[in-house]
Amino acid sequence: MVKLIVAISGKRKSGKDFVAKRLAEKLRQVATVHLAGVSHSLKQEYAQIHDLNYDELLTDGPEKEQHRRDMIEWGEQKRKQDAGYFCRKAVSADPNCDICIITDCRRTTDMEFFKNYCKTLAVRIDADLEVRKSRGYIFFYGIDDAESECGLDDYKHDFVLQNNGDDAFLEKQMGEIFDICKTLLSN
Ligand SMILES: Nc1ncnc2c1ncn2[C@@H]1O[C@H](COP(=O)(O)OP(=O)(O)O)[C@@H](O)[C@H]1O
Ligand SMILES: C[C@@](O)(CCOP(=O)(O)OP(=O)(O)O)CC(=O)O
Repeated sequence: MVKLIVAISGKRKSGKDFVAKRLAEKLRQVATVHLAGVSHSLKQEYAQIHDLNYDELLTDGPEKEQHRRDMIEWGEQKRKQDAGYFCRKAVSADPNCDICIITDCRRTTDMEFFKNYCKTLAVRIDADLEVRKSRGYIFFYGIDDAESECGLDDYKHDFVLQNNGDDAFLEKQMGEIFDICKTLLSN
């Protein structure tokens, strides 16, 4: 049974995947860690239905952006029937790990699901607009002003991490999260 979930949210190109991978490496010193995404099973099912390459949808390549709008819409339909559908699949992928890091929470229902499932640390990744732009971010109407990107803007996360490219500061903040996780695991 998963003992702790680290539920990460953040805007496009804030560095959610980058931070999640680094955090996983760090936490693997003290626990078994599984990296999962709410969008993984969504992309998998969507790819199957539309005969697309799932691995390609997982990358930062053009295919994800070409299909984003439609994937969001398809996902919304699924969530209307069952708000926890994709979250459940994400935590079930490796049910025996100590820590499950979820790389892409977007909606309050995602956070509610994880907080109800087990001990959860909600982490927000923040990066300045200019920094996100330098990483390839471009604003799209209907995506960047919609729930998929804004649903957790006002959510009270347990930890807010600044990811503007200062590596020493990033490591310091990772160290703080690492300590919090260790404490949560031992309680
Ligand atoms: N602290 C950082 N230092 C260097 N590169 C970073 C950092 N954070 C993010 N990046 C890079 O920025 C890009 C977007 O990061 P990513 O984690 O994919 O963002 P998101 O998952 O939030 O859309 C990737 O190419 C990633 O390697
Ligand atoms: C349809 C999505 O699940 C696609 C998410 O894909 P990623 O999590 O890879 O996206 P970014 O990190 O923002 O680039 C969004 C949703 O609203 O469910």
